[in-house]
Parts: sequence; C-alpha cells; structure tokens
Amino acid sequence: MDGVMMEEEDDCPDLVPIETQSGRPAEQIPVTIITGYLGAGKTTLLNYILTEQHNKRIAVILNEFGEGSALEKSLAVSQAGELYEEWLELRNGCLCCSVKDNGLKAIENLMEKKGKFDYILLETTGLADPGAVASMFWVDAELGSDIYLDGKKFQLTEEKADGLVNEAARQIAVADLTIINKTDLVKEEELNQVRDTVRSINGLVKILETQRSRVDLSEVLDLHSFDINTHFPLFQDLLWEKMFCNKEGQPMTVIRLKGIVSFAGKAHQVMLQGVHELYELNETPQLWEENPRINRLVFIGRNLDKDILCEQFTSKVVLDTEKNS
Ligand SMILES: Nc1nc2c(ncn2[C@@H]2O[C@H](COP(=O)(O)OP(=O)(O)OP(=O)(O)O)[C@@H](O)[C@H]2O)c(=O)[nH]1
Ligand SMILES: [Zn+2]
Repeated sequence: MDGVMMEEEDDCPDLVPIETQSGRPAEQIPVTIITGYLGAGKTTLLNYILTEQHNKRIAVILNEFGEGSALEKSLAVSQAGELYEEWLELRNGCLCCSVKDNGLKAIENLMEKKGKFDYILLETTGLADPGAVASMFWVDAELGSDIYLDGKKFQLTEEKADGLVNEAARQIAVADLTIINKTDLVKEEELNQVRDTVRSINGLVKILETQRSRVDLSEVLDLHSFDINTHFPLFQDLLWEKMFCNKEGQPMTVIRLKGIVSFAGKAHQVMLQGVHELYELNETPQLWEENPRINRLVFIGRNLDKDILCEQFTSKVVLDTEKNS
C-alpha cells in the first residue's frame, strides 16, 4: 500500500495521497449511517446504490470488523455509476474507536482531495453502538441521517440471550429509516411480526421492505428530507436562526415549546417538545380515531406573536391538502 500513512493511535485516518485541489473549503454534506446486524445486507445495499444511476457523487466508507488486522478499508467513490477504488486507512476497523473523534476530519480531508460529494454513506458493523457513531455527526448540524438495515426476524427476537437485541433496538431507536431486508426468506406472518417489533421500538421510523436491498433510491438518498427540520422548518428558523420578529420588529425568543401535532397517515398523535433551541417529536400511544385532527402548539417566550406564528406554521408545515379542510 504505497503512500498510506500509519499515524499515532488517535490520529485521523488518512487517505492515500492523490492529486489535491488545495484550498478548497470543506462544505457540509449529508451523511447517512447504515447499521445492521452481521450479514443483514448492508454491503449489498451500498453496492446497489453505487451502481444504480442517480447522478449523485457518493462517497462510501466501509467500516466493518475485518478478520485479523484488516486495517485498510476500501473506499469507493462513485460517479455516474463508475466505481473508483481508493484506500482509506482506519485505525483498527472498529468504527466507534477509529472514526469517532476524527471521522469528520477524515471526511473533510477526503473532500479536500476529491472535491465535494453529494452524499457520504457510512457502513458500520452490526455491533457498533449507533449512538456513538451518530453523535460524531450530530455535532455538525446538517449531517446525520440513519438507516437501520434489518436482516431477518431472528435477528431481533432470537438473539436476546447475548444482548445483541439491545444493539438492534438501539439502532432502530435512532434510525430515520429501517430497511427490513431478505423478505424472500420469511413468511408473511413473520414479516408482520418484524414490522410490529420495529414499530414498537420506534413509532416514527419509516420502514421499507426489500429483497437484495433493492430500494427506491429516492427514499434512501433523500432521507434527510424526513428529519424534523424538514417537517418543521418553522422551528429551525424560529429557534435557531431567530428569524421571526413580532409586529414591533423585535425578535421572538422561545424558552419552552409543547404541542400535539397530526401527521398525515399516522394514526397516533405526535407530541412536540422544545426546550430553548432543542426540540423533538415523539409518537404518543393516543390514537386520533374519530377525534378531529388538529395541531395545537403552546409557546412560552419573549416577543411572541400568535398571528405570525400561526401564519408561519400554516404556510410552512401544514400540508396543502389539510389547509383546505
Ligand atoms: N436471500 C437473500 N439474501 C440476501 C439478500 N440481501 C443480501 N443477501 C445476501 O446476504 C449475504 C450478506 O450480505 P451483505 O450485503 O454482505 O451483508 P452485510 O450486512 O454487509 O454483512 P456484514 O458487513 O458482514 O455485516 C450475501 O450473501 C448477500 O448476497 C436478500 O434480500 N435475500
Ligand atoms: Zn458488509
């Protein structure tokens, strides 16, 4: 491996030197973390994404537990379906340890050398703690979508004894999208059970079912579009950017935010909680049933103007179809 640099224990994974375009600032790009049990079909998914036509420039970082001392991990860069292979040197093959603190730097280096990517897909081992992996991206506001790729039913239900179920549950809990793969190997009722289990762990996660990880790419690559900021651009602008002013021109400040919101196609009521700049959505056990679907939000803060907030919420968050009804 000519040119690969082995650095000290905690140094950033470094790439084989190639022609650099120095001075190019690293721009933010979405990172999708793909976790899943051993053999669930993560690499199959990556290969599928890389070879499909999508007109996106995608960097893939494979970070599997290799046999022996497999420190060199393959890095494939796809452009228009063509694969280019380079080598990314990771410390020890374990994502939590090797990439955790330096992952962003490694990606910045990569972009400095190869130009901007549209996407980074990061495959982690099924044993990785998704929280640790994801937290390195969450530092960076724009980054961080998760896919959790499931294998078969037994991975969730029959592995309880050795605790792996906890990893699976945690992966699902933080996922934006769960792919239940290998549906060709299970019966309909088993598939239903897996779906129910996933749903019980994460009421909001989007679930796709696949064979050979063949997904509709728009559902995977545009995953960031499901995140809370896209559901509620109002809150990003209001809480983070402090973009809204009251009628006197004073900027609104929110200290506390609570609400019940209705998602199209969701049977359960969803609770919105915000404290200062942080906010989250959680599905509640409460069904809408025959109750009229409403969105009710309570804001506590300074310089708040109900009319302006209402208008913003309606124009930016509420679906067109619902506005009229
Ligand atoms: N029957 C069946 N086999 C599949 C399917 N998807 C993937 N496989 C096979 O499952 C095996 C493992 O797939 P990989 O994509 O390597 O799984 P992985 O999650 O990357 O595996 P690790 O990185 O080792 O954890 C391969 O032999 C795939 O061909 C599927 O939908 N059905
Ligand atoms: Zn793999």
